[in-house]
This record gives sequence, C-alpha cells and structure tokens, in this order.
Amino acid sequence: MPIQHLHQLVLQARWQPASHLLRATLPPAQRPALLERGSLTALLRGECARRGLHFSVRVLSERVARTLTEEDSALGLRRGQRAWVREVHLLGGDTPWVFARTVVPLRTLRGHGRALTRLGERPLGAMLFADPGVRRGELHIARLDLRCPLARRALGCHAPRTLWGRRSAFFIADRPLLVCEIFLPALADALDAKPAHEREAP
Ligand SMILES: C=C(O[C@@H]1C=C(C(=O)O)C=C[C@H]1O)C(=O)O
Repeated sequence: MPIQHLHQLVLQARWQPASHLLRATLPPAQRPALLERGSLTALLRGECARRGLHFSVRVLSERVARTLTEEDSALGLRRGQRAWVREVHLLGGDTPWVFARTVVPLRTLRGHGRALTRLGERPLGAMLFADPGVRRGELHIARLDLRCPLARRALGCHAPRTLWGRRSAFFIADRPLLVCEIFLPALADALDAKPAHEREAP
C-alpha cells in the first residue's frame, strides 16, 4: 500500500453514527447544528439573521480530483479514484464558519446530477433539499484529529483548535454523493456567544 494511503488510514476521522452518539459528548453550543437533519445552510442563514450578518458561500475549488481514503470507503469507490470535488466556505459576514467538502462520484453526475457541477456560489443545500427525489443517508459526526487530511484542509491558515465535523451521503436517483461539513473555530465562537440583543443587560 502506498505510504500516503497508510498515513490517511491511521489519521482518518472516526465518524460515528449520530444515532449512536452520547449527546453529552458534543459541545453544547454546537450540538443543535451538529445534529441538524435538515439543511445546514438554512440553519446558518438563521444564525446569521439573528446576528445581523449576511450568509454566503465562497467556492474554494470545484474540479475533478483524487478522493481521500475515508471518502472512498464511505462511497464504495476504489482507492484514490477521481471524483468531482467541491470545497467551499460557508460564511457568516466576512468570516468562514464552515469548511464543506463534497465528493461526487463521476457516475452521479449523469442526468439530473449534472447540475451539481453548475452551482457556483449557490449553496448545494438549496438544491438538495428542494428536490423531493433526493434522499439523505445517515448522519455521522466526528471530533477530528488535527493531523488528519480533512482537518488540515479545513484549517488552512486558522490556528489549530478542536474541530467537530459532520457528514452524510445524499442520493440523487439512488446515486450517492458525500457531503462533509467541518465547523471552524469562528463558528464555535459565534455559537458560544449569544447575539448582542439576546444577552442580558449587566
Ligand atoms: C448540504 C448542504 O449544503 C451546504 C452547502 C454546500 C455547498 O454549497 O457546497 C456544502 C455543504 C453544506 O453545508 C446543507 O445545507 O445541508
């Protein structure tokens, strides 16, 4: 096995089904967002509105690229296969709150799924949740080892801090895609602090 795959195997995130997790092990302020079964985009829009912030999506990259080992196993792909990979920041105001990485096997891009390559700055969630033909698989949650490839991609130049992530497969006409959402330190801080108008007067 090539050394980079071994490295990824050792450090890959330990995703646990949300239904098996002890809720008390999740950080309280992030718990509702981590466990949200509906659209995270919609939830974050609400958090932005309560803080008077604008919500937006910033595309970091969208291209055919190699997948990570943990994505291959989740999607049943051969190791190191190529797929359509979209990486974005979901922003509260000017601040990246979430790093989202979506992996779409090329066969999912046939037919209906082709729209996935034409999203641009439109949130993927808006497309997935508007389509009654789309099914969501089980939600998984992980506390990420900061050395794992996903955490390193998510953090970029941010200071290392504990990161929580969630991921689930979606199925378009029974063909899968994998959406992984890593909560960045700024989102943890924003959720920890109540919006100004909800704070009690001193
Ligand atoms: C899957 C959703 O879509 C969100 C939007 C994304 C995008 O535009 O690439 C990626 C992940 C999600 O956080 C959602 O809203 O739940």
